[in-house]
Amino acid sequence: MNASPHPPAADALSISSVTVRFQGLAAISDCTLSLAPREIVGLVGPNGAGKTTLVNVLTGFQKPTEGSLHIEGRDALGWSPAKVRGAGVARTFQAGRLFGNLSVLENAQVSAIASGLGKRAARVRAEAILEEVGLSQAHDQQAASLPYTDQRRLDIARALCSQPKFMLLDEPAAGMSDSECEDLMAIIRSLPERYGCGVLLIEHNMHVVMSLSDRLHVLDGGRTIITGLPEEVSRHEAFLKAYLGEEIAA
Ligand SMILES: Nc1ncnc2c1ncn2[C@@H]1O[C@H](COP(=O)(O)OP(=O)(O)OP(=O)(O)O)[C@@H](O)[C@H]1O
Repeated sequence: MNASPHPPAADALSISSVTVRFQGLAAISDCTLSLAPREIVGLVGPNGAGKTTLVNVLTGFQKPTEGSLHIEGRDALGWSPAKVRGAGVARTFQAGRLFGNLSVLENAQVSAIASGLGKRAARVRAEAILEEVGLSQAHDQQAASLPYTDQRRLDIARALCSQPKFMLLDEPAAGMSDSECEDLMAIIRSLPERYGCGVLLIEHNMHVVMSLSDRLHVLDGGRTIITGLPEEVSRHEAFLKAYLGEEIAA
């Protein structure tokens, strides 16, 4: 196992020298990444680059073949997804995992209760967050009947209801129109200041990720090829090469 040259930051979510192999093939190779509170890090790369696998490692869904995972300085390698969630790491999913038969309010409330709030406090929190993401008019609507983009908002609201320290958003803008993207970007931009959490943003829409991210982490073929400020990374030859042939939203 590779040793980390630096001790893990006491306030960050971090992985160090992580490799994940599936049947001998490396989906992630020797990857090191850290997410501090109140920062937005964009995780980008072409299809199959290993972004979801990396998020699975950060959330306890995938145990790495090699490397380490730390949450606020605590060794979290081998923790269950539930334990990682309990430590303040929330995620949204590409496909969304709502309780389709429950109402919008119930979906948000369940998440707040699961994070340890009592029923009444959970309702107060759920109502406040639904208002902030623009879903207060839809409280009583069945989650499954919401338009797709509202389901994505509800997914974010649910993650927020668990009072996370770190939010991992998996392609939140997928399938959204330009104006829906702008609304979503305002929500994501507010997360560090409003909720004090760090955000890892996986996103194919380059306008969204370039506009929102403090830093970018670029993966290709499971390896980190560049990290840095968005304006630096976007000029980097390796970044342009990784995206050659990819559809990049202007
Ligand atoms: N459970 C698994 N078993 C075997 N191979 C897997 C598994 N999960 C992912 N892979 C492989 O690992 C590589 C990285 O996949 P991953 O889904 O992490 O990429 P990604 O960057 O999230 O892609 P996309 O942008 O298309 O979602 C791919 O080659 C994929 O086929």
